[in-house]
Amino acid sequence: MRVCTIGTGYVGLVTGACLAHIGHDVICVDNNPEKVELMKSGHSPIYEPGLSEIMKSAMAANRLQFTTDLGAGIEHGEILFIAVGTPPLPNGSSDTQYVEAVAKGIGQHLNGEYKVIVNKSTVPIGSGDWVKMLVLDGVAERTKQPLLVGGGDTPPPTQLTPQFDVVSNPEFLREGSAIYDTLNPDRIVLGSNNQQAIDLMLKLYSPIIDRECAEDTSLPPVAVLATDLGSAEMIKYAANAFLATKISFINEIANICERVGADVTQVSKGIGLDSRIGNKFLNAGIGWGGSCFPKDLAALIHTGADYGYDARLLKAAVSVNQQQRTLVIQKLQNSLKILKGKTIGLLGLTFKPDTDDLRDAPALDIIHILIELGAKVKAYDPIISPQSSINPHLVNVNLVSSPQLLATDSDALVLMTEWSEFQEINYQHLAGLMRSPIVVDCRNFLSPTKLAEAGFNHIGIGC
Ligand SMILES: NC(=O)C1=CN([C@@H]2O[C@H](COP(=O)(O)OP(=O)(O)OC[C@H]3O[C@@H](n4cnc5c(N)ncnc54)[C@H](O)[C@@H]3O)[C@@H](O)[C@H]2O)C=CC1
Ligand SMILES: O=C(O)[C@H]1O[C@H](OP(=O)(O)OP(=O)(O)OC[C@H]2O[C@@H](n3ccc(=O)[nH]c3=O)[C@H](O)[C@@H]2O)[C@H](O)[C@@H](O)[C@@H]1O
Repeated sequence: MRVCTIGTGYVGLVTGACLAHIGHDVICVDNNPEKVELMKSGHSPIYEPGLSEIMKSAMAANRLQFTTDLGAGIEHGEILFIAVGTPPLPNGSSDTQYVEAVAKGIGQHLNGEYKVIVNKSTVPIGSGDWVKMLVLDGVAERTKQPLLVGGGDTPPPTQLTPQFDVVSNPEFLREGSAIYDTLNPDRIVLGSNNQQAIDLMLKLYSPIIDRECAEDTSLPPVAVLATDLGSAEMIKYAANAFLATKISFINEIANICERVGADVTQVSKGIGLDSRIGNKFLNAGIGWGGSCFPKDLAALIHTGADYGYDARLLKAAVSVNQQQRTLVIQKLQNSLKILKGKTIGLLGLTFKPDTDDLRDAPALDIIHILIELGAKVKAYDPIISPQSSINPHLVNVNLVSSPQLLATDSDALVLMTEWSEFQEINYQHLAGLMRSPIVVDCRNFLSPTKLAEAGFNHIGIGC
């Protein structure tokens, strides 16, 4: 099928590349010309394991192209994905200006062919109908003519009538495993009031639904939920809110564990064995970050307030998370007392491993607080190179190129991100380089026994 994805970030580029990988003919559109030039040369602008490889093979097969020309993308696609960002506004609501620009742009370029417009971006409930309205506004701006509204249920169109339907198809991929998640999803959610649009989406995803591209092809087909637009939009927010609340829950338990002398890693294991609870998203630590959980919870709380509802549980999940981020400062103060003049080395900066994404990474908050308290901050991250100090959050950070350089003359290390290579470090050597061999392990990632043997004072979370 002919597909156009608009926005080539973590979602749009991965979606476009994966759809090309399973045999579709894809054009990816982005309004950032540097990004587009980079992708045209076969390079991914983001670090996502496996992405460059599938981009290159799909490009070699002539199934994946990149352009800044929205009109060309819309002309090409029978299915048009909107995958632009929806960052938070200061009041917590979602900034939908990029979706708005794209929806109007689509309207300005629609031809007579029936198109399915897919909201892949995470958008406030009600956005499906809003996008439809904006597309029609775009058409009206172009034609300056009164419109007949097209669509699967409507009477046969005249040649100039825009023919389209809007589908909400929320994205559940995780950064760091985005390719795997896209090709092997737990479920596909399709929100629309039009069967023709749903059928086209089912055809688009059929190789994924039928597990043709899964490593284990004997698995049952992927679950598909076809539902109304608003419920599909709410499923996205509810899923992220549930996962974030689950993490805040275990962090709250961790904080009680510390006080009573229990070990939260054992408690997680013990409760996770109950199949009603499950063992995932029960790792206590520094709390959740990244480009989605914080903004999506804020947006859902804001939506509740818009409709006169005080989302107390969600607010509590956010509040536990905010407090969790500062725990590490208390732990450092307990060990080092005054932080002014001390050098703290951060192992990892990104909000999780296997990504280069720094958006709302807990490390950025910690850097800010440490610098306010007069400490010097050094950092080593496998994917963030020392040249990245142009990132405004990192201007006062001494980015180094190895864990050894990080440890040298540091008063304490703080493990912020659980990059697997951090388990391979020779900690005995590191201990010898430090002023005081202390490590605050914000992910309970390192073996306390191994670290103690290496001469470290290992401080975990909730144990
Ligand atoms: N990052 C993630 O893991 C996930 C993100 N989402 C949602 O997907 C959406 C996109 O997120 P990301 O991919 O992380 O965003 P991103 O910020 O990485 O990428 C957005 C892209 O859209 C482009 N863009 C902006 N305006 C444009 C326009 N008018 N025309 C063409 N391109 C335009 C930007 O240049 C950028 O390349 C958001 O709503 C997010 O909440 C959903 C699931 C996972
Ligand atoms: O909407 C989105 O953008 C995506 O948000 C999350 O994916 P992502 O943010 O990439 O990463 P996660 O693996 O969910 O981790 C989020 C945060 O929670 C933290 N986390 C995760 C799991 C855990 O047990 N403990 C914990 O602290 C991570 O360190 C990270 O900071 C969801 O898992 C995806 O399903 C969703 O599509």
